[in-house]
Amino acid sequence: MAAESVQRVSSIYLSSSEFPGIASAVAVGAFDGFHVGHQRIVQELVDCGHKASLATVIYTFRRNPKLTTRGIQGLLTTNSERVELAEKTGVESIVLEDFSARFQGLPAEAFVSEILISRLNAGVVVIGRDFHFGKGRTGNAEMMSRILDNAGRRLIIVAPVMVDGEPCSSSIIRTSIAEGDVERAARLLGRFYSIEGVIVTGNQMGGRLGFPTANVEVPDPVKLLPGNGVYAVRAVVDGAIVNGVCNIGVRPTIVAASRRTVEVHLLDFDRQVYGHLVSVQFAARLREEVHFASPTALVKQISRDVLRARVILGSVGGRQGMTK
Ligand SMILES: Cc1cc2nc3c(=O)[nH]c(=O)nc-3n(C[C@H](O)[C@H](O)[C@H](O)COP(=O)(O)O)c2cc1C
Ligand SMILES: Nc1ncnc2c1ncn2[C@@H]1O[C@H](COP(=O)(O)OP(=O)(O)O)[C@@H](O)[C@H]1O
Repeated sequence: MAAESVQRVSSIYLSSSEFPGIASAVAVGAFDGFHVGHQRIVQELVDCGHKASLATVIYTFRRNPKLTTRGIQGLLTTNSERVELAEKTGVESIVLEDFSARFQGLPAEAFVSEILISRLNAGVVVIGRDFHFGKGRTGNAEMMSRILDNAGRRLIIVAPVMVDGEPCSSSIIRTSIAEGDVERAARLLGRFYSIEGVIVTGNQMGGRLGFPTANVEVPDPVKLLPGNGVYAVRAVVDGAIVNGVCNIGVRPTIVAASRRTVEVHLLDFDRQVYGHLVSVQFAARLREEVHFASPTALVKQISRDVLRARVILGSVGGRQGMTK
């Protein structure tokens, strides 16, 4: 998205009932990941909102519906990440509706007439072709189009964006992340997958091994972590962008524990950063986490990981949109 279109979301509404009822153009969806397909929908929203002088609104849920109804293991984006990504598109408002039991019982027709037409005063609605909504997910694009038409409103249906020969979808990205395929995830997201957390103390072994690691505690329990393994990463710490290598796993060589940790060794860096916020962007998977026969063997392998990461991160350095 062009830098000149960047502006702040002026309003965040925690319920559609808070929306002031001005004439609007609304994009509806769960938008987990804010992937290239979502970005196309929101681009369409911004374009038609501007042309028709309508307030542009992203309508989504505070908690991804699939988390409640379909037992998925985690989400690609937290609420604040989705707001931050929405901000970059030039959209004016975002509604983060509570996906409450009452809301889940709302029939599809009522969702269109009560929420989109009455509360949001939508003159135009934008959705992806496969969007389903309402109680039991019985509502589809055709039904929404009919109801909006009857009320003198318009529906724009955006065709799926194809990546690697298949329609981009949040569930494919969630599977890729869980399997550690961060390169595929990046192609579908249009940016590196990232996590954010606070740097906490570990068991003080890293420094002694010659590779101090910033142990990252991710506060949101629903945020998906890439599968166990070693990754080339780009970190943002104290406003600086630093290359690094990251291990996610249980560190079988060092500790007999099953708790997963995320730790990053930052390249060419030697500052104390306990308690600081760090964002970690996953550029490439280097290998699986392994149980080494000795700490010396582990250290040798980490040295090789660092060399590979330098090559990989050197070559992605100029790729716009991949650095934040
Ligand atoms: C790039 C990298 C790769 C790693 N790979 C492994 C691994 O394959 N197996 C393993 O047991 N630990 C691995 N570790 C974790 C180290 O065991 C860990 O950094 C060390 O125990 C220090 O932990 P501390 O920060 O809690 O002191 C890796 C760490 C890094 C930074
Ligand atoms: N290159 C570096 N990469 C990561 N952390 C570093 C680096 N240099 C210094 N540090 C600091 O050292 C700490 C990690 O040291 P380490 O011995 O691994 O202890 P811990 O077990 O507490 O993580 C980090 O949290 C950070 O504050």
